Amino acid sequence: MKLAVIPGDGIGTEVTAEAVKVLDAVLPGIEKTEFDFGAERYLRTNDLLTDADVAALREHDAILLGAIGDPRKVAPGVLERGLLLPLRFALDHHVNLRPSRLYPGERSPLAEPGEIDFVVVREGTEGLYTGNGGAIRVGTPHEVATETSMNTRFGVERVVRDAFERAAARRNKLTLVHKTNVLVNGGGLWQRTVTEVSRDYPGVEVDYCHIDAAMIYLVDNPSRFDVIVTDNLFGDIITDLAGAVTGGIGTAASGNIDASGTNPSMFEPVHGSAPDIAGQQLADPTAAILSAVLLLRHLGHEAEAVRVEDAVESFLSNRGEDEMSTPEIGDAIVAAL
Ligand SMILES: NC(=O)C1=CN([C@@H]2O[C@H](COP(=O)(O)OP(=O)(O)OC[C@H]3O[C@@H](n4cnc5c(N)ncnc54)[C@H](O)[C@@H]3O)[C@@H](O)[C@H]2O)C=CC1
Ligand SMILES: CC(C)CC(=O)C(=O)O
Ligand SMILES: [Mg+2]
Repeated sequence: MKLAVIPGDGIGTEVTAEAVKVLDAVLPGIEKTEFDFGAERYLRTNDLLTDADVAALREHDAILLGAIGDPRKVAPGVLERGLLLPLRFALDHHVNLRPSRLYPGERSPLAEPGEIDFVVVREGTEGLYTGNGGAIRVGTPHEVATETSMNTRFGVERVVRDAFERAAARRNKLTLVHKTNVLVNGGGLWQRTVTEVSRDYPGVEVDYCHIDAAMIYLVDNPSRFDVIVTDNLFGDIITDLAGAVTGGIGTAASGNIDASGTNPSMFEPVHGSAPDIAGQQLADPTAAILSAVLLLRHLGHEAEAVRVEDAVESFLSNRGEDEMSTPEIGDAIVAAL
């Protein structure tokens, strides 16, 4: 396997080291190339994401990423809009896959969490994140700022089909989350697409929630969800809350997938670079390690994926109350393999 590794910024470097440690333990011989994308390189060279970077990444089977963005060093938005999102767009990562599961032994802040096991299929290349919009008269009392959500039939349909496939392979329930009562243009396209594609999946029950109500259900009754399909912004927000109710953001994994298989897919924790705890080895690397599980599974290494997932589960069930450092958690998971 040829693996591109982008540790990135803040705790991205700390948690990625642990995910690599686990990958090396379970699948010896992985050929790794490290890419130094992020704040430091940007400050040194002014490079965000170059054509040569994208070409080099395309030479790999998959990408493991930590986190991009560091507001302590670079203004908010520069690296996110100039590097992280262009990476996802250039490699056509249209399926942003974010599973949420409350593993046995994990602590949820919910009093009665019940069984939580759902997958968010977030559209990854469109919506409000494409950079459509602008600002005029900036800094004056007459400033006007716009961001426009871009939704194409092509983009919506391919991710909706992917979500139906996943629902058909799971518990046969798909929930569209949107805000069709207000966002009538994009929402209308999403709703019609789900209704039309559902005809090809008669065994899948289709549900709909407005985004605001979905936040209630995620806390009150998360078991109602199996597969959630939604746009780029809503999916971003839902999955931080989903992480928080399933043992913490430090355990939430994700995959940015080009389902056509043309480009390498990229696996990363749901969380960001956490500047508040960076540099102290306090971050939980479980999300990065579970992202490596998604990577292994995506590349067909199912046995290795199961081994790591079992090791994580065993670690979570047996961990005590003591605080553990980032490498201590990585080592404990390697030991549990
Ligand atoms: N995919 C990516 O590369 C992402 C990048 N970001 C960027 O990261 C930077 C920081 O963003 P924030 O809004 O602070 O979100 P964040 O996810 O980095 O942190 C939010 C909170 O969660 C905690 N946290 C995050 N990961 C943790 C872990 N593994 N273990 C324990 N605690 C953890 C942090 O300490 C913080 O209190 C920003 O520049 C943002 O744009 C944010 C989200 C995703
Ligand atoms: C910084 C954002 C563009 C990324 C993010 O928060 C996410 O993908 O979850
Ligand atoms: Mg996010």
